[in-house]
Amino acid sequence: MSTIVKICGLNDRVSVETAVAAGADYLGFIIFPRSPRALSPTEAGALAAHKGAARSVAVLVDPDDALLGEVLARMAPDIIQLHGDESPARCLDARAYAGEGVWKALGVSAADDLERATRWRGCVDGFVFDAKPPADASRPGGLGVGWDYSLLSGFDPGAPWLLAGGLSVDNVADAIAQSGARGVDVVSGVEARPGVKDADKIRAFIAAARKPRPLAC
Ligand SMILES: O=C(O)c1ccccc1NCC(=O)[C@H](O)[C@H](O)COP(=O)(O)O
Repeated sequence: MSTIVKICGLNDRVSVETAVAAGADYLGFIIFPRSPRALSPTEAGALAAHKGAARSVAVLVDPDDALLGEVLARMAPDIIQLHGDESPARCLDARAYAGEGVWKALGVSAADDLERATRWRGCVDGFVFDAKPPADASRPGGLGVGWDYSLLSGFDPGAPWLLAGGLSVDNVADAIAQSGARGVDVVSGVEARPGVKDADKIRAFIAAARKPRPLAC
């Protein structure tokens, strides 16, 4: 089965069209002012209109109801990805604002962090397991930091999940092999510099994530 790929932090039309043409399954749009890829709900909606067969993901950090309502009105995302400190109950609330569901992003640096994920079981439609950001980070994601992906091997959080954090064309195949991920999510690894996507890197990343791997004995 083909690896599911989310290209995230898209903020210009050429990059959206490149990701769609290369076969990305999900396109992520960051609606968080402190990100170098930040968009307004209106800007995200204008880009998401070019999603083709892909699905749009609004990435939000502890949004209030007013912002969720604005995102629904201006963008109508297929998926809402919550990347802050949202509780399971808050994730359930957010489902009313997404066409297909809500994903919870969780930072992982040790096995305990994965056990925490069971709190969200039944309240979300998917997970994004990402690097745990340092306490003084200006944003909770899109930092290009890798982690011990093998912590995920054999782990079942009770919903589909994506692997994220420090992925690039150079390590995505190994990261999939170590973690058993069926899907991957990338921001920094497909950029020329923070906030500027690189079309060649987008294409190469998707190809590398989907390159056939030999069967394990
Ligand atoms: O990318 C950002 O700037 C960002 C800001 C605030 C919340 C989330 C953000 N990114 C979300 C993602 O899903 C990224 O794909 C994930 O953190 C991995 O990023 P990277 O290590 O740079 O590939």
